[in-house]
Amino acid sequence: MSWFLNVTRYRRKREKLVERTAISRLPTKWGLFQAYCYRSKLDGTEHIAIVKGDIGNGQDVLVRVHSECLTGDIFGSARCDCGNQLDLAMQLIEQAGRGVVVYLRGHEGRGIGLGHKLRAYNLQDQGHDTVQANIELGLAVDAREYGIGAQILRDVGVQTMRLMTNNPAKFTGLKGYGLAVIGRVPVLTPVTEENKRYLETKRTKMGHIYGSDLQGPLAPFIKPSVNKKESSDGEPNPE
Ligand SMILES: Nc1nc2c(ncn2[C@@H]2O[C@H](COP(=O)(O)OP(=O)(O)OP(=O)(O)O)[C@@H](O)[C@H]2O)c(=O)[nH]1
Ligand SMILES: [Zn+2]
Repeated sequence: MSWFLNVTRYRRKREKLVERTAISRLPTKWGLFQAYCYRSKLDGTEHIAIVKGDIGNGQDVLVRVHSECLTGDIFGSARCDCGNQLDLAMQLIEQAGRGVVVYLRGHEGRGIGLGHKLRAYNLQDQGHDTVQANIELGLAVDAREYGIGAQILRDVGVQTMRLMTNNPAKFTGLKGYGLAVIGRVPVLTPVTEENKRYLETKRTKMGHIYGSDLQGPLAPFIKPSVNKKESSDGEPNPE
């Protein structure tokens, strides 16, 4: 790892690298939230935290740390599950009456950026999976880091959280910033012809968890009874 990356990692752990620049009321289609804007002192990127309710003592907060996916979150791309996951997170937090979504910009394409992600899509259309495509392009499979996200969570008052994710790497990424992950809430959204290979690759090659009772690839997903509404029902499912 280069000297620069080592120094950056050191600073992320020890210095406050985000500044809160604005807060506003944000009525949404799910309900009323507060929007907190943060600016990274490392590179000037603006991130947003969407906060529901009173975070209070910061214990046991429902949290989603969402990686930017312009194609999925904004344009409804069916190649991935990002847009549906963001919707589900907002819906679950609204139902809980308390929680935070941190939306990390600069995470586009798992950190490789939009142009590279679209190039990777072309390779996927030629038969590569999402991991092979990044490697073929000479890029990291996953270049994201979560220190900025962790600092934002601390700033809005979170101390312990139930993290909405299927990706265990996020647990590790958020450690060491005075935060504790005390449970995981799965974020399962519908499987379609367009996204099933992508989801399967995340499970088999990237260690993402899609339920504990897998009988075969994506088995819990393809049951007709599992849809976005049902997967959000009931109590969160900490592990
Ligand atoms: N390089 C690359 N990035 C992708 C692709 N599809 C989606 N992404 C990006 O992947 C990021 C989301 O990461 P995922 O691995 O899908 O999920 P995750 O955030 O790690 O895990 P969850 O918390 O369970 O959603 C977003 O930044 C997307 O832009 C792809 O085919 N190639
Ligand atoms: Zn996506």
